[in-house]
Amino acid sequence: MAAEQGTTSHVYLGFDFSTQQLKVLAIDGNLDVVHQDNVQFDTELPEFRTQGGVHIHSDRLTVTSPVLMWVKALDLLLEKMRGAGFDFSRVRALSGSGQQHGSVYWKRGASETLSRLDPNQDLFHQLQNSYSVSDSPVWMDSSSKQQCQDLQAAAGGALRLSEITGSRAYERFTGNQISKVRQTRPEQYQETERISLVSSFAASLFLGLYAAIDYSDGSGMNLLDIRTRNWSEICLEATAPHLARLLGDPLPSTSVLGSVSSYFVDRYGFSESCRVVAFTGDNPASLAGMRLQPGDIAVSLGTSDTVFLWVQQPCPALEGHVFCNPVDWQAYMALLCFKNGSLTRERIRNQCAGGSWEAFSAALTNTVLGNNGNIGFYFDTMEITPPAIGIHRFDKDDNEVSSLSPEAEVRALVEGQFLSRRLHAERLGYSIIPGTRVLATGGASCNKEILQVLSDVFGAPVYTMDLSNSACLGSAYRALHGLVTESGGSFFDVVKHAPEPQLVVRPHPTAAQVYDKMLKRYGQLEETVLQWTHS
Ligand SMILES: Nc1ncnc2c1ncn2[C@@H]1O[C@H](COP(=O)(O)OP(=O)(O)O)[C@@H](O)[C@H]1O
Ligand SMILES: O=C(CO)[C@@H](O)[C@H](O)COP(=O)(O)O
Repeated sequence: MAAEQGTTSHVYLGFDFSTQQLKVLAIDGNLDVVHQDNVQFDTELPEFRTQGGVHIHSDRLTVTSPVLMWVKALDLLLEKMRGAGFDFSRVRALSGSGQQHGSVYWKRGASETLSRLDPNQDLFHQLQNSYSVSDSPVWMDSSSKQQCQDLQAAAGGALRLSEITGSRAYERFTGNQISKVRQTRPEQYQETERISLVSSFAASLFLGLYAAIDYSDGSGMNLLDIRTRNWSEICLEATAPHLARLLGDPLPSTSVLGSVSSYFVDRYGFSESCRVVAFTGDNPASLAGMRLQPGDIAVSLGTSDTVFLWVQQPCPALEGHVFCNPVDWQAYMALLCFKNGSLTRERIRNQCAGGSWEAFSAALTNTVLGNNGNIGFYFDTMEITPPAIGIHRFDKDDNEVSSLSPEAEVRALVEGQFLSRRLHAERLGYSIIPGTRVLATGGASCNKEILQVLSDVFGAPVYTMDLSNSACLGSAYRALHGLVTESGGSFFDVVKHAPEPQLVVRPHPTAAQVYDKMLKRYGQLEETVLQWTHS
Protein backbone atom coordinates (compact mmCIF):
# COMPACT_ATOMS: atom_id res chain seq x y z
CA MET A 1 0.00 0.00 0.00
CA ALA A 2 2.87 2.37 0.81
CA ALA A 3 4.05 2.10 -2.78
CA GLU A 4 0.54 3.03 -4.00
CA GLN A 5 0.26 6.09 -1.82
CA GLY A 6 3.84 7.20 -1.35
CA THR A 7 4.28 9.18 -4.53
CA THR A 8 2.85 12.62 -5.16
CA SER A 9 3.29 12.25 -8.90
CA HIS A 10 0.24 10.01 -9.14
CA VAL A 11 -3.20 11.51 -8.82
CA TYR A 12 -6.67 10.08 -8.20
CA LEU A 13 -9.79 11.64 -9.66
CA GLY A 14 -13.28 11.82 -8.15
CA PHE A 15 -16.26 12.99 -10.22
CA ASP A 16 -19.74 13.85 -8.96
CA PHE A 17 -22.68 13.95 -11.36
CA SER A 18 -25.05 15.69 -8.95
CA THR A 19 -28.38 17.43 -9.51
CA GLN A 20 -27.19 20.91 -10.42
CA GLN A 21 -23.66 20.37 -11.62
CA LEU A 22 -20.83 18.05 -12.56
CA LYS A 23 -17.81 18.40 -10.28
CA VAL A 24 -14.34 16.95 -10.25
CA LEU A 25 -11.55 16.86 -7.71
CA ALA A 26 -8.03 15.39 -7.84
CA ILE A 27 -5.91 14.27 -4.90
CA ASP A 28 -2.27 13.25 -4.92
CA GLY A 29 -0.78 10.24 -3.15
CA ASN A 30 -0.57 12.27 0.08
CA LEU A 31 -4.33 12.89 -0.14
CA ASP A 32 -3.79 16.59 -0.80
CA VAL A 33 -6.33 18.18 -3.13
CA VAL A 34 -4.47 19.32 -6.24
CA HIS A 35 -7.27 20.28 -8.63
CA GLN A 36 -10.99 21.11 -8.57
CA ASP A 37 -13.42 22.17 -11.27
CA ASN A 38 -17.09 22.04 -12.10
CA VAL A 39 -19.74 22.64 -14.77
CA GLN A 40 -23.06 24.21 -13.72
CA PHE A 41 -25.82 22.77 -15.87
CA ASP A 42 -28.25 25.74 -15.91
CA THR A 43 -25.71 28.43 -16.69
CA GLU A 44 -22.97 26.66 -18.64
CA LEU A 45 -25.23 24.44 -20.73
CA PRO A 46 -28.24 26.78 -21.19
CA GLU A 47 -29.28 25.01 -24.41
CA PHE A 48 -30.80 22.25 -22.25
CA ARG A 49 -33.06 24.79 -20.49
CA THR A 50 -32.92 23.18 -17.07
CA GLN A 51 -33.75 24.85 -13.79
CA GLY A 52 -31.67 23.51 -10.96
CA GLY A 53 -30.47 20.83 -13.39
CA VAL A 54 -33.92 19.41 -14.07
CA HIS A 55 -37.14 19.77 -16.05
CA ILE A 56 -40.31 19.74 -13.97
CA HIS A 57 -43.13 18.52 -16.24
CA SER A 58 -46.64 19.98 -16.40
CA ASP A 59 -48.09 17.37 -14.00
CA ARG A 60 -45.63 18.79 -11.38
CA LEU A 61 -44.80 15.18 -10.46
CA THR A 62 -42.59 14.05 -13.32
CA VAL A 63 -39.03 15.37 -13.04
CA THR A 64 -36.32 14.50 -15.57
CA SER A 65 -32.90 15.61 -16.79
CA PRO A 66 -31.62 15.36 -20.36
CA VAL A 67 -29.12 12.53 -20.42
CA LEU A 68 -27.12 14.26 -23.16
CA MET A 69 -26.65 17.25 -20.86
CA TRP A 70 -24.63 15.03 -18.54
CA VAL A 71 -22.61 13.73 -21.50
CA LYS A 72 -21.92 17.25 -22.75
CA ALA A 73 -21.01 18.37 -19.25
CA LEU A 74 -18.30 15.72 -19.16
CA ASP A 75 -16.91 16.93 -22.51
CA LEU A 76 -16.86 20.47 -21.16
CA LEU A 77 -15.33 19.55 -17.82
CA LEU A 78 -12.48 17.57 -19.38
CA GLU A 79 -11.82 20.43 -21.82
CA LYS A 80 -11.69 22.87 -18.90
CA MET A 81 -9.21 20.63 -17.10
CA ARG A 82 -7.06 20.38 -20.21
CA GLY A 83 -7.26 24.18 -20.58
CA ALA A 84 -6.07 24.54 -16.99
CA GLY A 85 -3.01 22.40 -17.78
CA PHE A 86 -4.19 19.31 -15.89
CA ASP A 87 -1.86 16.39 -16.66
CA PHE A 88 -4.15 13.40 -17.27
CA SER A 89 -1.20 11.02 -17.62
CA ARG A 90 -0.69 11.23 -13.84
CA VAL A 91 -4.14 9.77 -13.09
CA ARG A 92 -3.64 6.31 -11.64
CA ALA A 93 -7.32 5.64 -10.89
CA LEU A 94 -10.63 7.43 -11.05
CA SER A 95 -14.04 6.92 -9.54
CA GLY A 96 -17.14 8.97 -9.10
CA SER A 97 -20.66 9.36 -7.88
CA GLY A 98 -24.04 10.37 -9.18
CA GLN A 99 -27.28 11.72 -7.81
CA GLN A 100 -29.04 8.60 -6.57
CA HIS A 101 -31.97 6.72 -8.15
CA GLY A 102 -31.91 8.40 -11.62
CA SER A 103 -32.01 5.99 -14.57
CA VAL A 104 -30.36 6.02 -18.00
CA TYR A 105 -31.73 3.94 -20.89
CA TRP A 106 -29.10 2.90 -23.43
CA LYS A 107 -30.50 2.24 -26.89
CA ARG A 108 -29.77 -0.93 -28.83
CA GLY A 109 -26.35 -0.52 -30.47
CA ALA A 110 -25.04 1.91 -27.86
CA SER A 111 -22.48 -0.51 -26.46
CA GLU A 112 -20.99 -0.82 -29.92
CA THR A 113 -20.79 2.98 -30.19
CA LEU A 114 -19.25 3.26 -26.71
CA SER A 115 -16.54 0.76 -27.55
CA ARG A 116 -15.53 2.50 -30.78
CA LEU A 117 -15.48 6.18 -29.90
CA ASP A 118 -13.45 8.41 -32.21
CA PRO A 119 -10.95 10.47 -30.15
CA ASN A 120 -11.21 13.32 -32.65
CA GLN A 121 -14.83 14.00 -31.75
CA ASP A 122 -16.52 14.84 -28.48
CA LEU A 123 -18.74 12.37 -26.63
CA PHE A 124 -21.88 14.46 -27.09
CA HIS A 125 -21.92 14.20 -30.88
CA GLN A 126 -21.03 10.53 -30.93
CA LEU A 127 -23.59 9.48 -28.32
CA GLN A 128 -26.51 11.55 -29.66
CA ASN A 129 -28.40 8.44 -30.77
CA SER A 130 -27.39 6.16 -27.94
CA TYR A 131 -30.30 6.66 -25.56
CA SER A 132 -33.80 5.23 -26.02
CA VAL A 133 -35.18 7.66 -23.40
CA SER A 134 -33.72 11.14 -23.80
CA ASP A 135 -35.09 12.53 -20.51
CA SER A 136 -33.86 10.49 -17.58
CA PRO A 137 -36.18 10.29 -14.57
CA VAL A 138 -34.33 11.68 -11.54
CA TRP A 139 -34.64 11.53 -7.75
CA MET A 140 -37.07 14.48 -7.58
CA ASP A 141 -39.69 12.55 -9.56
CA SER A 142 -42.78 11.49 -7.66
CA SER A 143 -44.96 10.25 -10.51
CA SER A 144 -44.75 6.49 -9.95
CA LYS A 145 -47.30 6.05 -7.16
CA GLN A 146 -49.18 3.26 -8.94
CA GLN A 147 -45.98 1.32 -9.64
CA CYS A 148 -45.03 1.62 -5.96
CA GLN A 149 -48.37 0.18 -4.88
CA ASP A 150 -48.00 -2.69 -7.35
CA LEU A 151 -44.49 -3.51 -6.17
CA GLN A 152 -45.49 -3.52 -2.52
CA ALA A 153 -48.46 -5.76 -3.27
CA ALA A 154 -46.22 -8.21 -5.13
CA ALA A 155 -43.58 -8.24 -2.38
CA GLY A 156 -46.06 -8.92 0.43
CA GLY A 157 -46.46 -5.42 1.79
CA ALA A 158 -44.42 -2.32 2.50
CA LEU A 159 -42.56 -3.72 5.50
CA ARG A 160 -41.67 -6.95 3.71
CA LEU A 161 -40.32 -4.94 0.76
CA SER A 162 -38.31 -2.85 3.19
CA GLU A 163 -36.89 -5.97 4.82
CA ILE A 164 -35.69 -7.20 1.43
CA THR A 165 -34.52 -4.00 -0.25
CA GLY A 166 -33.87 -1.66 2.71
CA SER A 167 -36.79 0.64 1.84
CA ARG A 168 -40.52 0.48 1.31
CA ALA A 169 -41.51 1.49 -2.21
CA TYR A 170 -40.49 5.08 -2.94
CA GLU A 171 -41.55 6.88 -6.09
CA ARG A 172 -38.04 8.05 -6.94
CA PHE A 173 -36.51 4.58 -6.51
CA THR A 174 -35.27 3.25 -9.83
CA GLY A 175 -37.30 0.04 -10.05
CA ASN A 176 -40.55 1.99 -9.87
CA GLN A 177 -39.26 4.43 -12.47
CA ILE A 178 -38.27 1.57 -14.77
CA SER A 179 -41.71 0.07 -14.34
CA LYS A 180 -43.32 3.37 -15.28
CA VAL A 181 -41.13 3.79 -18.39
CA ARG A 182 -42.00 0.24 -19.47
CA GLN A 183 -45.72 0.87 -19.07
CA THR A 184 -45.96 4.38 -20.47
CA ARG A 185 -43.28 4.29 -23.18
CA PRO A 186 -43.27 0.68 -24.40
CA GLU A 187 -41.54 1.43 -27.72
CA GLN A 188 -38.61 3.22 -26.13
CA TYR A 189 -38.40 0.51 -23.49
CA GLN A 190 -38.26 -2.18 -26.17
CA GLU A 191 -35.38 -0.33 -27.81
CA THR A 192 -33.35 -0.41 -24.58
CA GLU A 193 -30.35 -2.75 -24.30
CA ARG A 194 -29.10 -1.64 -20.87
CA ILE A 195 -30.33 0.39 -17.91
CA SER A 196 -27.81 2.26 -15.75
CA LEU A 197 -28.00 4.41 -12.67
CA VAL A 198 -26.53 7.90 -13.10
CA SER A 199 -23.42 6.59 -11.32
CA SER A 200 -22.93 3.49 -13.48
CA PHE A 201 -23.82 5.47 -16.63
CA ALA A 202 -20.94 7.85 -15.85
CA ALA A 203 -18.55 4.95 -15.18
CA SER A 204 -19.61 3.42 -18.52
CA LEU A 205 -18.51 6.57 -20.35
CA PHE A 206 -15.00 6.20 -18.94
CA LEU A 207 -14.81 2.45 -19.47
CA GLY A 208 -16.19 2.38 -23.01
CA LEU A 209 -18.45 -0.48 -21.93
CA TYR A 210 -21.34 -0.97 -19.57
CA ALA A 211 -20.30 -0.58 -15.95
CA ALA A 212 -21.82 -2.66 -13.18
CA ILE A 213 -24.18 -1.09 -10.68
CA ASP A 214 -22.48 -1.10 -7.27
CA TYR A 215 -24.16 -2.54 -4.17
CA SER A 216 -24.46 0.78 -2.38
CA ASP A 217 -26.16 2.86 -5.10
CA GLY A 218 -27.98 -0.31 -6.19
CA SER A 219 -29.67 -0.28 -2.77
CA GLY A 220 -31.66 2.77 -3.89
CA MET A 221 -33.65 0.89 -6.52
CA ASN A 222 -36.17 -1.25 -4.57
CA LEU A 223 -34.64 -4.14 -6.51
CA LEU A 224 -31.54 -5.28 -4.63
CA ASP A 225 -31.68 -7.68 -1.70
CA ILE A 226 -29.41 -5.78 0.68
CA ARG A 227 -28.44 -8.92 2.61
CA THR A 228 -27.62 -11.31 -0.25
CA ARG A 229 -26.47 -8.42 -2.46
CA ASN A 230 -28.19 -9.99 -5.46
CA TRP A 231 -31.17 -8.71 -7.36
CA SER A 232 -34.34 -9.84 -5.60
CA GLU A 233 -36.25 -12.21 -7.90
CA ILE A 234 -39.61 -11.08 -6.48
CA CYS A 235 -38.83 -7.43 -7.12
CA LEU A 236 -37.39 -8.01 -10.58
CA GLU A 237 -40.41 -10.01 -11.66
CA ALA A 238 -42.83 -7.43 -10.32
CA THR A 239 -40.98 -4.66 -12.16
CA ALA A 240 -40.30 -5.92 -15.68
CA PRO A 241 -39.67 -9.21 -17.49
CA HIS A 242 -36.00 -10.14 -18.08
CA LEU A 243 -34.89 -7.13 -16.08
CA ALA A 244 -31.74 -8.83 -14.74
CA ARG A 245 -30.40 -8.88 -18.29
CA LEU A 246 -30.91 -5.14 -18.67
CA LEU A 247 -29.28 -4.33 -15.33
CA GLY A 248 -26.25 -6.63 -15.42
CA ASP A 249 -24.85 -8.18 -12.23
CA PRO A 250 -24.32 -5.82 -9.27
CA LEU A 251 -20.77 -5.64 -7.87
CA PRO A 252 -19.06 -4.49 -4.65
CA SER A 253 -18.59 -0.71 -4.53
CA THR A 254 -14.83 -1.17 -4.20
CA SER A 255 -14.51 -3.11 -7.50
CA VAL A 256 -11.98 -2.14 -10.11
CA LEU A 257 -14.09 -2.34 -13.27
CA GLY A 258 -11.25 -2.06 -15.79
CA SER A 259 -9.10 0.63 -17.41
CA VAL A 260 -10.17 3.85 -19.11
CA SER A 261 -11.10 3.30 -22.75
CA SER A 262 -8.66 4.19 -25.52
CA TYR A 263 -10.83 7.24 -26.28
CA PHE A 264 -9.59 8.96 -23.10
CA VAL A 265 -6.02 7.80 -23.66
CA ASP A 266 -5.92 9.21 -27.20
CA ARG A 267 -7.98 12.36 -26.66
CA TYR A 268 -6.80 13.54 -23.24
CA GLY A 269 -3.56 11.63 -22.59
CA PHE A 270 -4.78 9.37 -19.78
CA SER A 271 -2.44 6.45 -19.10
CA GLU A 272 -3.60 3.13 -20.56
CA SER A 273 -3.30 1.66 -17.08
CA CYS A 274 -5.58 4.25 -15.42
CA ARG A 275 -8.13 2.18 -13.51
CA VAL A 276 -11.84 2.88 -13.20
CA VAL A 277 -13.26 1.99 -9.77
CA ALA A 278 -17.03 1.42 -9.51
CA PHE A 279 -18.98 4.67 -9.24
CA THR A 280 -21.60 4.94 -6.48
CA GLY A 281 -24.36 7.25 -5.21
CA ASP A 282 -23.51 10.76 -4.05
CA ASN A 283 -24.58 10.10 -0.46
CA PRO A 284 -22.53 6.89 -0.14
CA ALA A 285 -19.59 8.76 -1.69
CA SER A 286 -20.04 11.54 0.88
CA LEU A 287 -19.90 8.97 3.67
CA ALA A 288 -16.49 7.99 2.30
CA GLY A 289 -15.39 11.61 1.85
CA MET A 290 -16.26 12.51 5.43
CA ARG A 291 -14.77 9.25 6.74
CA LEU A 292 -17.94 8.85 8.74
CA GLN A 293 -17.53 6.65 11.79
CA PRO A 294 -20.07 4.79 13.89
CA GLY A 295 -21.66 7.37 16.25
CA ASP A 296 -21.29 10.28 13.82
CA ILE A 297 -24.27 11.75 12.03
CA ALA A 298 -23.82 13.32 8.60
CA VAL A 299 -26.07 16.09 7.32
CA SER A 300 -25.73 16.91 3.64
CA LEU A 301 -27.15 20.27 2.56
CA GLY A 302 -27.07 19.91 -1.25
CA THR A 303 -30.05 20.24 -3.57
CA SER A 304 -31.66 17.68 -1.29
CA ASP A 305 -30.96 17.60 2.42
CA THR A 306 -29.98 14.15 3.61
CA VAL A 307 -29.12 12.72 7.00
CA PHE A 308 -27.09 9.55 7.12
CA LEU A 309 -25.37 7.24 9.55
CA TRP A 310 -23.01 4.28 9.50
CA VAL A 311 -24.90 1.24 10.80
CA GLN A 312 -23.54 -2.22 11.43
CA GLN A 313 -26.79 -4.14 11.14
CA PRO A 314 -29.69 -3.30 8.85
CA CYS A 315 -33.00 -2.52 10.59
CA PRO A 316 -35.21 -1.49 7.68
CA ALA A 317 -38.44 0.29 8.58
CA LEU A 318 -41.33 2.04 6.88
CA GLU A 319 -39.48 5.34 6.91
CA GLY A 320 -35.94 5.97 5.70
CA HIS A 321 -33.57 3.74 3.79
CA VAL A 322 -30.86 1.21 4.48
CA PHE A 323 -28.12 0.98 1.85
CA CYS A 324 -25.15 -1.35 1.61
CA ASN A 325 -22.10 0.51 2.91
CA PRO A 326 -19.81 1.78 0.13
CA VAL A 327 -16.49 1.25 1.93
CA ASP A 328 -17.08 -1.81 4.12
CA TRP A 329 -19.04 -4.58 2.46
CA GLN A 330 -20.13 -6.05 5.80
CA ALA A 331 -21.71 -2.81 7.04
CA TYR A 332 -24.64 -0.63 6.04
CA MET A 333 -25.66 3.01 6.02
CA ALA A 334 -29.05 4.44 7.00
CA LEU A 335 -30.32 7.49 5.14
CA LEU A 336 -33.20 9.94 5.21
CA CYS A 337 -33.85 12.24 2.27
CA PHE A 338 -35.65 15.58 2.32
CA LYS A 339 -36.64 17.09 -1.01
CA ASN A 340 -37.27 20.66 0.16
CA GLY A 341 -33.68 21.56 0.99
CA SER A 342 -31.49 24.16 -0.74
CA LEU A 343 -34.05 25.18 -3.35
CA THR A 344 -36.54 26.08 -0.63
CA ARG A 345 -33.86 28.00 1.28
CA GLU A 346 -33.12 29.87 -1.95
CA ARG A 347 -36.80 30.74 -2.40
CA ILE A 348 -37.12 32.14 1.12
CA ARG A 349 -33.77 33.95 0.68
CA ASN A 350 -35.19 35.61 -2.44
CA GLN A 351 -38.48 36.51 -0.77
CA CYS A 352 -37.27 37.54 2.66
CA ALA A 353 -33.59 38.47 2.29
CA GLY A 354 -33.38 40.25 -1.06
CA GLY A 355 -31.64 37.29 -2.70
CA SER A 356 -28.57 37.61 -0.47
CA TRP A 357 -27.12 34.80 1.65
CA GLU A 358 -25.52 37.49 3.84
CA ALA A 359 -28.93 38.99 4.61
CA PHE A 360 -30.35 35.49 5.14
CA SER A 361 -27.57 34.76 7.64
CA ALA A 362 -28.12 38.12 9.34
CA ALA A 363 -31.79 37.22 9.85
CA LEU A 364 -30.66 34.08 11.70
CA THR A 365 -28.28 36.09 13.87
CA ASN A 366 -30.90 38.77 14.62
CA THR A 367 -33.59 36.36 15.80
CA VAL A 368 -33.76 34.34 19.02
CA LEU A 369 -33.40 30.59 19.47
CA GLY A 370 -36.88 29.08 19.33
CA ASN A 371 -38.20 32.01 17.25
CA ASN A 372 -40.62 33.10 20.01
CA GLY A 373 -42.54 29.86 19.55
CA ASN A 374 -43.19 30.27 15.81
CA ILE A 375 -42.82 27.04 13.85
CA GLY A 376 -42.95 26.66 10.07
CA PHE A 377 -43.30 23.83 7.55
CA TYR A 378 -42.06 24.71 4.06
CA PHE A 379 -42.87 21.91 1.65
CA ASP A 380 -42.83 23.65 -1.74
CA THR A 381 -43.15 20.26 -3.41
CA MET A 382 -44.40 16.97 -2.00
CA GLU A 383 -41.85 16.12 0.67
CA ILE A 384 -40.33 12.65 0.92
CA THR A 385 -39.92 12.61 4.72
CA PRO A 386 -42.75 13.08 5.69
CA PRO A 387 -44.99 12.83 2.60
CA ALA A 388 -46.62 16.25 3.09
CA ILE A 389 -47.01 19.40 1.01
CA GLY A 390 -47.70 23.09 1.53
CA ILE A 391 -46.50 26.02 3.60
CA HIS A 392 -47.84 26.02 7.16
CA ARG A 393 -46.88 28.47 9.90
CA PHE A 394 -47.92 28.23 13.55
CA ASP A 395 -47.61 30.71 16.42
CA LYS A 396 -46.56 29.85 19.97
CA ASP A 397 -50.10 28.65 20.76
CA ASP A 398 -50.19 26.32 17.74
CA ASN A 399 -52.60 28.56 15.85
CA GLU A 400 -52.02 28.58 12.11
CA VAL A 401 -50.91 32.05 10.92
CA SER A 402 -50.65 33.27 7.35
CA SER A 403 -47.37 35.15 7.58
CA LEU A 404 -44.34 35.96 9.70
CA SER A 405 -41.96 38.91 9.55
CA PRO A 406 -39.20 38.29 6.96
CA GLU A 407 -36.58 37.62 9.65
CA ALA A 408 -38.85 35.29 11.61
CA GLU A 409 -39.70 33.50 8.37
CA VAL A 410 -36.02 32.78 7.69
CA ARG A 411 -35.54 31.36 11.18
CA ALA A 412 -38.80 29.39 11.01
CA LEU A 413 -37.61 27.79 7.78
CA VAL A 414 -34.16 26.79 9.02
CA GLU A 415 -35.30 25.69 12.49
CA GLY A 416 -38.20 23.75 10.94
CA GLN A 417 -35.88 21.99 8.50
CA PHE A 418 -33.46 20.91 11.22
CA LEU A 419 -36.19 19.95 13.71
CA SER A 420 -37.53 17.68 11.00
CA ARG A 421 -34.07 16.19 10.30
CA ARG A 422 -33.63 15.46 14.04
CA LEU A 423 -37.17 14.16 14.59
CA HIS A 424 -36.92 11.64 11.78
CA ALA A 425 -33.35 10.62 12.61
CA GLU A 426 -34.49 9.85 16.17
CA ARG A 427 -37.43 7.84 14.83
CA LEU A 428 -34.89 5.82 12.89
CA GLY A 429 -33.23 4.95 16.18
CA TYR A 430 -30.56 7.63 16.27
CA SER A 431 -29.80 9.33 19.58
CA ILE A 432 -27.36 12.09 20.39
CA ILE A 433 -24.83 10.92 22.94
CA PRO A 434 -21.85 12.70 24.48
CA GLY A 435 -19.18 12.76 21.79
CA THR A 436 -21.64 12.85 18.90
CA ARG A 437 -20.26 14.79 15.95
CA VAL A 438 -22.58 16.26 13.34
CA LEU A 439 -20.61 16.32 10.08
CA ALA A 440 -22.05 18.82 7.61
CA THR A 441 -21.44 18.88 3.88
CA GLY A 442 -23.06 20.10 0.63
CA GLY A 443 -23.40 23.60 -0.80
CA ALA A 444 -25.09 25.21 2.22
CA SER A 445 -22.50 23.87 4.68
CA CYS A 446 -20.33 26.92 3.93
CA ASN A 447 -22.93 29.04 5.78
CA LYS A 448 -21.88 29.29 9.42
CA GLU A 449 -25.17 30.81 10.62
CA ILE A 450 -27.13 27.91 9.12
CA LEU A 451 -24.72 25.50 10.81
CA GLN A 452 -25.24 27.29 14.15
CA VAL A 453 -28.97 26.50 13.96
CA LEU A 454 -28.11 22.90 13.03
CA SER A 455 -25.84 22.64 16.06
CA ASP A 456 -28.43 24.22 18.39
CA VAL A 457 -31.28 21.99 17.20
CA PHE A 458 -29.18 18.80 17.41
CA GLY A 459 -27.48 19.88 20.65
CA ALA A 460 -24.13 18.73 19.26
CA PRO A 461 -21.01 20.31 17.75
CA VAL A 462 -20.93 20.63 13.96
CA TYR A 463 -17.82 19.84 11.94
CA THR A 464 -17.09 20.38 8.27
CA MET A 465 -14.40 19.37 5.86
CA ASP A 466 -12.42 22.12 4.13
CA LEU A 467 -14.39 21.24 1.03
CA SER A 468 -18.15 21.21 0.83
CA ASN A 469 -18.16 18.62 -1.97
CA SER A 470 -17.42 15.53 0.05
CA ALA A 471 -18.95 13.29 -2.64
CA CYS A 472 -16.10 14.21 -5.01
CA LEU A 473 -13.51 13.82 -2.31
CA GLY A 474 -14.97 10.48 -1.28
CA SER A 475 -14.85 9.36 -4.91
CA ALA A 476 -11.16 10.25 -5.15
CA TYR A 477 -10.48 8.35 -1.89
CA ARG A 478 -12.47 5.42 -3.24
CA ALA A 479 -10.43 5.44 -6.46
CA LEU A 480 -7.29 5.03 -4.36
CA HIS A 481 -8.91 2.47 -2.09
CA GLY A 482 -10.08 0.41 -5.09
CA LEU A 483 -6.46 -0.11 -6.09
CA VAL A 484 -5.48 -1.56 -2.73
CA THR A 485 -8.65 -3.50 -1.94
CA GLU A 486 -7.42 -6.67 -3.61
CA SER A 487 -4.37 -6.71 -1.33
CA GLY A 488 -6.69 -6.38 1.68
CA GLY A 489 -6.16 -2.68 2.49
CA SER A 490 -9.08 -1.23 4.45
CA PHE A 491 -10.59 2.13 3.55
CA PHE A 492 -9.60 3.63 6.89
CA ASP A 493 -5.97 2.55 6.41
CA VAL A 494 -5.92 4.32 3.07
CA VAL A 495 -7.35 7.60 4.37
CA LYS A 496 -5.81 7.65 7.86
CA HIS A 497 -3.61 10.67 7.03
CA ALA A 498 -6.42 12.69 5.44
CA PRO A 499 -7.26 16.01 7.12
CA GLU A 500 -9.66 15.71 10.04
CA PRO A 501 -13.02 17.51 9.91
CA GLN A 502 -12.83 20.90 11.62
CA LEU A 503 -15.08 22.08 14.44
CA VAL A 504 -17.17 25.02 13.19
CA VAL A 505 -19.80 25.65 15.85
CA ARG A 506 -20.95 24.39 19.23
CA PRO A 507 -24.52 24.55 20.55
CA HIS A 508 -25.59 27.62 22.50
CA PRO A 509 -25.81 26.84 26.27
CA THR A 510 -29.61 27.30 26.28
CA ALA A 511 -30.23 25.31 23.10
CA ALA A 512 -31.22 21.99 24.69
CA GLN A 513 -33.78 23.70 26.90
CA VAL A 514 -35.38 25.38 23.88
CA TYR A 515 -35.26 22.63 21.28
CA ASP A 516 -36.05 19.51 23.32
CA LYS A 517 -39.48 21.02 23.98
CA MET A 518 -39.84 22.43 20.52
CA LEU A 519 -39.09 19.05 18.96
CA LYS A 520 -42.12 17.52 20.68
CA ARG A 521 -44.35 20.34 19.44
CA TYR A 522 -42.89 20.04 15.96
CA GLY A 523 -43.72 16.30 15.90
CA GLN A 524 -47.33 16.97 16.92
CA LEU A 525 -47.77 19.77 14.39
CA GLU A 526 -46.27 17.57 11.69
CA GLU A 527 -49.07 15.07 12.34
CA THR A 528 -51.58 17.86 11.71
CA VAL A 529 -49.85 18.88 8.49
CA LEU A 530 -49.80 15.25 7.34
CA GLN A 531 -53.52 14.95 8.00
CA TRP A 532 -54.20 18.11 5.99
CA THR A 533 -52.13 16.72 3.09
CA HIS A 534 -53.95 13.42 3.00
CA SER A 535 -57.50 14.57 3.85
N1 LIG B 1 -23.69 30.73 1.24
C1 LIG B 1 -24.66 29.81 1.11
N2 LIG B 1 -25.61 29.68 2.06
C2 LIG B 1 -26.59 28.76 1.94
N3 LIG B 1 -26.71 27.93 0.89
C3 LIG B 1 -25.79 28.00 -0.10
C4 LIG B 1 -24.72 28.94 -0.04
N4 LIG B 1 -23.97 28.77 -1.16
C5 LIG B 1 -24.56 27.77 -1.89
N5 LIG B 1 -25.65 27.30 -1.25
C6 LIG B 1 -26.60 26.27 -1.70
O1 LIG B 1 -25.91 25.13 -2.18
C7 LIG B 1 -26.74 24.49 -3.15
C8 LIG B 1 -25.92 23.57 -4.03
O2 LIG B 1 -25.35 22.59 -3.22
P1 LIG B 1 -24.53 21.38 -3.87
O3 LIG B 1 -24.13 20.48 -2.75
O4 LIG B 1 -23.45 21.91 -4.72
O5 LIG B 1 -25.68 20.73 -4.78
P2 LIG B 1 -25.72 19.43 -5.69
O6 LIG B 1 -24.51 18.60 -5.29
O7 LIG B 1 -27.02 18.78 -5.34
O8 LIG B 1 -25.69 19.88 -7.12
C9 LIG B 1 -27.38 25.63 -3.92
O9 LIG B 1 -28.66 25.24 -4.42
C10 LIG B 1 -27.44 26.77 -2.88
O10 LIG B 1 -28.77 26.97 -2.42
O1 LIG C 1 -32.56 11.03 -3.51
C1 LIG C 1 -31.56 11.28 -2.86
C2 LIG C 1 -31.08 10.36 -1.82
O2 LIG C 1 -31.94 9.28 -1.59
C3 LIG C 1 -30.79 12.55 -3.14
O3 LIG C 1 -29.93 12.86 -2.07
C4 LIG C 1 -30.02 12.47 -4.45
O4 LIG C 1 -28.93 11.56 -4.31
C5 LIG C 1 -29.60 13.84 -4.94
O5 LIG C 1 -28.50 14.35 -4.27
P1 LIG C 1 -28.00 15.90 -4.30
O6 LIG C 1 -27.75 16.25 -5.74
O7 LIG C 1 -29.06 16.70 -3.65
O8 LIG C 1 -26.72 15.86 -3.49
